[in-house]
Amino acid sequence: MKEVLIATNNKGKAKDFEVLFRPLGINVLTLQDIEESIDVEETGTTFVENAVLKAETVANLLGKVVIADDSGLEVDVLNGEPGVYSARYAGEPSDDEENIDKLLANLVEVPETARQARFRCVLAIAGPGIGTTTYSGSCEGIITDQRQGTNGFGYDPIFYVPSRGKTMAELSAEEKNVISHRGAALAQLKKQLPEFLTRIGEMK
Ligand SMILES: O=P(O)(O)OP(=O)(O)OP(=O)(O)OC[C@H]1O[C@@H](n2cnc3c(O)ncnc32)[C@H](O)[C@@H]1O
Ligand SMILES: [Mg+2]
Repeated sequence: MKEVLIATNNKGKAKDFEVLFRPLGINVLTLQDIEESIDVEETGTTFVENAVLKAETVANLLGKVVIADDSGLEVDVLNGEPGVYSARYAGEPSDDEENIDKLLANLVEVPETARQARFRCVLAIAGPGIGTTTYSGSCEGIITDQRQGTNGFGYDPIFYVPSRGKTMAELSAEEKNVISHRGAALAQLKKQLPEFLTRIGEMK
């Protein structure tokens, strides 16, 4: 079976990728599955910069093709915050529950009509002989005033998707991937996948 290494330490993302790659017959590994302990410092100020940084650092360290994901939530009334700082919004180490509490507190006076937001995802694929390419996707939604649902990760319980009448955390992993920022970015990457698959196949 083919395998692809996703340069992430986030288990929630890993699950999204497993569901996305399963139909292609590709097994997903993450940084948690390898012997080396790798944690790339995210010094970029954009999703593209951080995705490229993570992909190229890990590809260079391991000498193989990897895919990295940098993603986050932009809330319009907060001028796009937390954005690239979504994972560490309430400080480090990252804590999903504290991040949600901080966001809800910052939006406490904001009416439903002004709570528009979007998830963004940039995927970077990098490795020997293929250079680096990025793909992006987004997903529009509204920030709720309380948690609903237990699926997914991160801000999913407070991200309401109008077209589904549910929060991301009330959707199954399969349903989420059809509409998500990550699914949209991966759909772009998949168009070039035949080219990469030969390389990914060499990873075993
Ligand atoms: O850098 P890696 O190791 O991949 O893991 P991370 O969690 O630090 O990932 P990012 O730096 O890309 O930060 C993204 C944060 O944005 C949020 N996020 C991204 N995608 C999400 C999704 O599909 N659902 C909910 N929250 C999401 C979540 O809080 C993530 O921690
Ligand atoms: Mg990170």
